[in-house]
Amino acid sequence: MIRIEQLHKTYPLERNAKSQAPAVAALSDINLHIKKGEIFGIIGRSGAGKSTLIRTLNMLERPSSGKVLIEGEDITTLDNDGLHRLRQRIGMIFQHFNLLSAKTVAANIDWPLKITGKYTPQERAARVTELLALVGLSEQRDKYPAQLSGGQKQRVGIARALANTPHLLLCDEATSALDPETTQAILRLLLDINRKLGLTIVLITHEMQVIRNICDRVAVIEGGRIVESGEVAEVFLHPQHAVTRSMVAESTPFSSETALLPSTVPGASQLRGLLVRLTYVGDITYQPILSSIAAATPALITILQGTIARIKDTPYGQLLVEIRGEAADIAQVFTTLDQHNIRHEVLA
Ligand SMILES: Nc1ncnc2c1ncn2[C@@H]1O[C@H](COP(=O)(O)OP(=O)(O)OP(=O)(O)O)[C@@H](O)[C@H]1O
Repeated sequence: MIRIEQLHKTYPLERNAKSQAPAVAALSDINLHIKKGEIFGIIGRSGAGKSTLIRTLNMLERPSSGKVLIEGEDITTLDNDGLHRLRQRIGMIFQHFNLLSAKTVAANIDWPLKITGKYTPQERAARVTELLALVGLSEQRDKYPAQLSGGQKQRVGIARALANTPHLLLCDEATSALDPETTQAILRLLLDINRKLGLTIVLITHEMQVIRNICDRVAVIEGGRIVESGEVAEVFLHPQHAVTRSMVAESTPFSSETALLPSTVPGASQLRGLLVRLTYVGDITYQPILSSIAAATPALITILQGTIARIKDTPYGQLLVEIRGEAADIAQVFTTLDQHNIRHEVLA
C-alpha cells in the first residue's frame, strides 16, 4: 500500500533566516512498508519528526529526497492535478479537528463531497446521512461545531475524512486533545471503520496506549530516524531502544525494567533466589502453567507482581517471580518455560 524509501526532509535555512537558526534535518533515511488494511502507528517524543513524516504521505510536506510510493505511484513526482486526485484518495484527521465553525455538522461532512463536483445534491445528502450514522452522529446533524463535545467534533472530522471513500486515513494525534474515556471511544470507532471498510490507517501519536489499543504494527521515531519497528506485541513487550523502553514504561507501571527495580518490589531486598520476569502472549495467558511447573520441581516460585492485559486483540501476561532452589532445579524450570514459549529474563 505505502512504501517509503530513503526519505529525507531538511527544513531549509531560509525559513529560519530571521532567527538565524540552522537548517533542521527533520527526517533522515526513513524506510517503511505499510500494508493494505493495517493500522500502522508512528510513535515518538515531541520534535521527533512524526508530523513531518505523516504529512509527506499526502505531500502536505514535500521531502528533500527519497520516494513515497502509494499504491505503486511515486507521489513525490505528482503535479498539482495529480496531488488533487491523490488527496481525494487520502483522508486526514487532526488533533484540533479543523472543522468549519460557520457550518453545521452535516455541511462540514458535505463539504469535501461538494468540492469534488462529482455528485448530485441527492447523492451527497444520502452519503452525508450514511456517514453520520457510521460515526454515531445522526442526532447532531444540524448542530454547529461549538455545540459539540471534543469527541463529537472528532467524529465529524472522521466522517468528513471518509466522505470521498478514501483508501487511506491519516490520523495526526487524533485523540491527544481528548479525555481518556473519549479517546477510547474514538479509538474503537477507528478500529471499527478499519474492520468494516478495510481501510488502511496510519496514525501518529506520543502515547503508547493508543498504539497498544488499535495498531497492528508500529515504528518508533527519534531524532528524525526510525529506531525500531515491528508487530506491536513484540515492540511493546520486548522494546529494544531506550526511547521505546521509556515510552512503554510510562504507559504501564509494570512492563519496564525501571518499574521492576528491586526497590519497587515488596520485600525484594530480602530476595534469596533469582528475580525473574516472565512474559507470555496469546492463549497460554489463561492456562495454569505456573502451577504445573511448581508441581513438577522442588524449586520454590514466589509471585511478586503480576498483570494480564491486552495488546489490541491479543492477551498477554507478565509476572515478576522469585525462583529459589538448586541450580539444576532452576535450569529445569527455565527449560519448561522455554517449552511453553514463556520468555524469562533474570533481572537480579
Ligand atoms: N516548518 C518548519 N520549519 C523549520 N523546522 C521545522 C518546521 N516544522 C518542523 N520543524 C522541525 O522539525 C523537527 C520535527 O518536527 P515535527 O513537527 O515533525 O515533530 P513531531 O514529532 O511531530 O513533534 P510534536 O509531537 O511536538 O508535534 C523539529 O525539530 C521541528 O522543530
